[in-house]
Amino acid sequence: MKRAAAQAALESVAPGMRLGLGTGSTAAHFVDLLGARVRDGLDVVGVPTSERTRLQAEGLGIPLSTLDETPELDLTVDGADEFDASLRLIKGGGGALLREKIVAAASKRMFVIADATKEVGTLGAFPLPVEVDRFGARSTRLHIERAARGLGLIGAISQRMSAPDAPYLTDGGHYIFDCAFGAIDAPEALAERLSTIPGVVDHGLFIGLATAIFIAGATGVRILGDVAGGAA
Ligand SMILES: O=C(CO)[C@H](O)[C@H](O)COP(=O)(O)O
Repeated sequence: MKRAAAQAALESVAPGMRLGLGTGSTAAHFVDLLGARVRDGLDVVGVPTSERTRLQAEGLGIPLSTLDETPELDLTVDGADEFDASLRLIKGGGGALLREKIVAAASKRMFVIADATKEVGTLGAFPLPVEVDRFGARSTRLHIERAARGLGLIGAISQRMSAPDAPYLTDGGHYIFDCAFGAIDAPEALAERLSTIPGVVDHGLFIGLATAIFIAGATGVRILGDVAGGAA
């Protein structure tokens, strides 16, 4: 199903496009399919959202760039951990949320590709990843707790680990706290509060970024949002 969603999104890719390349198992299908099109002569340039994706795309011979060289992109295609009917997302399960958000924000359009299990009525069943600077991380965590409590959100905040004694580090060298707040009734308010905390580098709430979501289910691929929206 992930591949079906990726295939459907690929149909909007045209020669000459500057593409943001997402991270995760669903995005990896898109990169893989794009690689095959590039092998057949499609001329595009990709900006990867993680070192993992960069290595994959490089291996497939997809021409790559950076946001410093190519600061404006036509389309980003990425996965998500959760999405709702308003095209709001939780991302960061794969640890790439900061670069994913920067790349999505640099793009005219953002397509999310997902299987139907990622669709929720209310965001928050998936613990919200929050990327924090290593300096003062315990203190930052207290601020996150307080900010969430102010919105009635109480839940376990756990530091993501790579191994029992090794904290997970993002490509940018930051920690991730996974915040199991449960249902987030006011994602905009939470996003705003988290963004004002010194030490929070970014959070996994993507609001107002996705323009279309390709949802693969047993009966085919359904599209939420507007595939052409923002293309001009
Ligand atoms: O946000 C992400 C990485 O930071 C991924 O897009 C998200 O975790 C979905 O991954 P998958 O397609 O493997 O389910």
